Amino acid sequence: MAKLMLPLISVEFKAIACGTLGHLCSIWALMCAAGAIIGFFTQGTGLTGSWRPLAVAAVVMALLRGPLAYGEQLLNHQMAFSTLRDIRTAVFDKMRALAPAKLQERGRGNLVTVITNDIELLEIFYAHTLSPICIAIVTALVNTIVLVCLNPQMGLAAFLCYLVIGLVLPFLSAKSTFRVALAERNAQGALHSQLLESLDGRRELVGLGAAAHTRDLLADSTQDMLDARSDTEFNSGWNNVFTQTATLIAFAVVAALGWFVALSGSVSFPALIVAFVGFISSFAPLVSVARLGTGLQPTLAAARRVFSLMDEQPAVQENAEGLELGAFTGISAQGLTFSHASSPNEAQPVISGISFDIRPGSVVGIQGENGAGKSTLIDLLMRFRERTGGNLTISGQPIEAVRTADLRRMETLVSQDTFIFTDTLAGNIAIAQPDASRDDIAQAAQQAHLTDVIAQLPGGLDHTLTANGSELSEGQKQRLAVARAFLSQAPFIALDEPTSNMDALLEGQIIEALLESQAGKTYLIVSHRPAVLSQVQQLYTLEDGQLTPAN
Ligand SMILES: Nc1ncnc2c1ncn2[C@@H]1O[C@H](COP(=O)(O)OP(=O)(O)OP(=O)(O)O)[C@@H](O)[C@H]1O
Repeated sequence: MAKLMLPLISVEFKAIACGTLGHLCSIWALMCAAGAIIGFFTQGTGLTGSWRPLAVAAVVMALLRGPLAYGEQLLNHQMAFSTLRDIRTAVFDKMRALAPAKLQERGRGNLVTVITNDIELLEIFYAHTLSPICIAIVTALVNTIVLVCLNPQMGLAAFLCYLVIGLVLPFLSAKSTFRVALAERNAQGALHSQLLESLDGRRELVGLGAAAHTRDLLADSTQDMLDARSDTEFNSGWNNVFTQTATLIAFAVVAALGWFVALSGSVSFPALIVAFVGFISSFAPLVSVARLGTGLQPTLAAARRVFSLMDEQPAVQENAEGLELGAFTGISAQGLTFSHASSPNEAQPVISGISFDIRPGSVVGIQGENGAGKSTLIDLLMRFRERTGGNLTISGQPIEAVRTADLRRMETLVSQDTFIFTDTLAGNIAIAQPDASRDDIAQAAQQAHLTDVIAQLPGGLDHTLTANGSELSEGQKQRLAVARAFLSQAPFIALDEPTSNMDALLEGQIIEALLESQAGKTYLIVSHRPAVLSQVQQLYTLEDGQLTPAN
């Protein structure tokens, strides 16, 4: 965490300087004021000959305290917000690299918690941790020196008080608070995941009569989260009690010691009062540090979750500097093997040493039972997953050696589940071709038989779709996905069950239109539907990890 502050270390130094001077000004202002009051009432018999210079110094330092505190806050927040901006960008980049394979494992609600609440909590570390600690150390040291000059025993006693309240207490409370804070962050992530899942699956839950049970489960998760939060608050409350009590005991010990020292005659009473005022007022920065013992723990727990996402290894390493791809000259696999690392049955790969060639301009079909590995094979060809064995080349180059951006330009996927973004119908079609002309978009929509959908939506192509296209039927969503494929300029298009939600007539028309507009493109179509598979030039069956020609 601290490493991320390095680029702004000069800003942090300025914040620490402002904060330290500000607190010293406030302590010294009070000491000068105490000296001035004593001087005024004793008329020169005491600490000082004249009270006026002390009063002036007290006013000047009190006035300086304001701008210095403002400067400290300004600089600390400048550093915190710049660092949080960089962390957010880094987290989004990481999520892009982890998508889609690794992100599925983490749960959407958990990720939402990481990129919203967890990152937000890091602000406490960057804005309210390092500088209060430095300020507390410097002010404590300066005060110790002042007290040692006055009387070594009092200086030593004050130093021990500073150590106990600023170091020992936060250290003792930190471990248990971190544990409960992490439990709270995890409970919150789990609750968000459950909430999003129950919203996404509301139709199934209501349809299956499981809504009441899900509500109970959500209530349990909410209770778990509230219990975890109350543990954190309980810890934080007790920490405050200990800190306040220890502070009062420290005041009493140093006051009693000072009294005995003054009685012994080695220190005058006015000097003792001024020193004691300085000692009491020096506790403000120290108490902030003592509170960090509990206050910082939720931040550290959030940081653990943010950085565990940052440390996650993507299923595939993006290749930014790899080989450039020229024309598409086909895809070739020899002994291609894949097994899921998380699968209990690693010895039985999903794809087991298969070999095939996809020639440019061909239409290849793959059939196979549920769970045979068809979508997994497409993931390997798209490089969403890394194969565990064999060779896979695109245009004669090993797929992992190719620049990822080039690969994405060359390959388009129409996946089994169509995601509809909050955008117009036209914008949703043009997702893979943002600079497509209006005519091209309208033509792609017509080829995908979306004419009736355009007529039905109030704004036609300009109608804004929301909530993952909730106003479209599953078949209409699939037609939109096929329109994206029509518009795509990529020479290789993989279609994973593109017509599974369409009626037979529409399915036939769409496959016909796809093949008619092929124009040299290469199609890999995964399907269970005989009407679709009868149209392909080369048909393979995927079974028990093996790919065999079926025609
Ligand atoms: N993340 C994962 N971890 C472990 N196993 C997985 C994972 N994802 C998929 N599998 C397993 O891999 C196998 C192949 O899944 P895949 O989705 O490729 O099948 P499919 O042929 O496309 O099925 P369908 O026709 O139902 O779409 C299945 O047995 C599935 O349970």
